[in-house]
Amino acid sequence: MLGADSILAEVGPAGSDVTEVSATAKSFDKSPTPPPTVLRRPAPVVPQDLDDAMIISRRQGESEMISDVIGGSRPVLNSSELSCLLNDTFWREDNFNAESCAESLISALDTKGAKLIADHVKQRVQHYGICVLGLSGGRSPIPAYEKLAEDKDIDWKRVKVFLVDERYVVASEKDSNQRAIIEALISHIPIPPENFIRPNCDVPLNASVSVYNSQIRDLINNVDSDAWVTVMGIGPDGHTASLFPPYDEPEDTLDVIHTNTDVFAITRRITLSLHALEHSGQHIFILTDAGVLDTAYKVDRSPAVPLLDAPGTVVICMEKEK
Ligand SMILES: O=C(O)[C@H](O)[C@@H](O)[C@H](O)[C@H](O)COP(=O)(O)O
Repeated sequence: MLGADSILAEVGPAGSDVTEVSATAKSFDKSPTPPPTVLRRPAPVVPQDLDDAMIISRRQGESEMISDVIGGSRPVLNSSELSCLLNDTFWREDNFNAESCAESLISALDTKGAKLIADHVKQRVQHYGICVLGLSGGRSPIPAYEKLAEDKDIDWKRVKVFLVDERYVVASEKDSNQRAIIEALISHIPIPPENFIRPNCDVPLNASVSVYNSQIRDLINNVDSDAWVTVMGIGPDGHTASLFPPYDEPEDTLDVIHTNTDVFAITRRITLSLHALEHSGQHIFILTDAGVLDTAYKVDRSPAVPLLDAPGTVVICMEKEK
């Protein structure tokens, strides 16, 4: 059994925030472009409030309790992530509370995600007077958006928020990405309505794609890449945004396109194309299922890979460094 000291040595100082995950953030001075960043797996998550409970135990009973708790609150977590958690999760054998332990771990990830987004947005606003912030849907980033809404230091008048992709359902449906993002973030922040740019799914699909394409084109034409920050996710099949592998982008593709999937419930999607996503100078991936990283690199032509490999990309998820 490892002692608390050796565990701390392995994971960093007590009280540290979730360990910074990967790539170097792009600098804002105009120094030469840094070399392509090698994606590194994030180091273990060590929630601050568990620092005093770092006695390790790996009894099967506790594993199942954590699995139940995490599985209940965040169903995307899989067994690979769970085993990472168990390897890096510490508790007092006589006073173990699986629920608060799991919640702290998850909360640390969400806080880290929110802080990263907030820091990048503030930097852009400060340096460029504007930030274009792309937000993905899906489940993983939503709690980070909720925490982002609590940050009172962001000048939202200077931020243009757009949707990376949308499921083609009316905005009142539970599967709507814009509904989730409005509920988690937009309805809680002082952002002018015209600064929230998203597809209108109440009109025919082609019309929706066409209008959204013009809006995104307008942003691309008018706002420098360096002022863009885009939050991404990766699906269990290695897709990102609503670009599904194997993905080849035709050269003449527009900035916003319509895609189809037969893997997921909502089949019709509206999404930024890869080249439009590549316009963003900064990508932040928020993943609760670390296994999707492996999937993205293994599947044939995952559109996530060029963005993961882009200079400055940051990935946060609960996975130990290998
Ligand atoms: O509309 C969507 O579903 C997304 O924008 C999509 O690209 C998402 O980011 C991934 O599927 C990951 O989803 P989870 O966060 O739910 O794992």
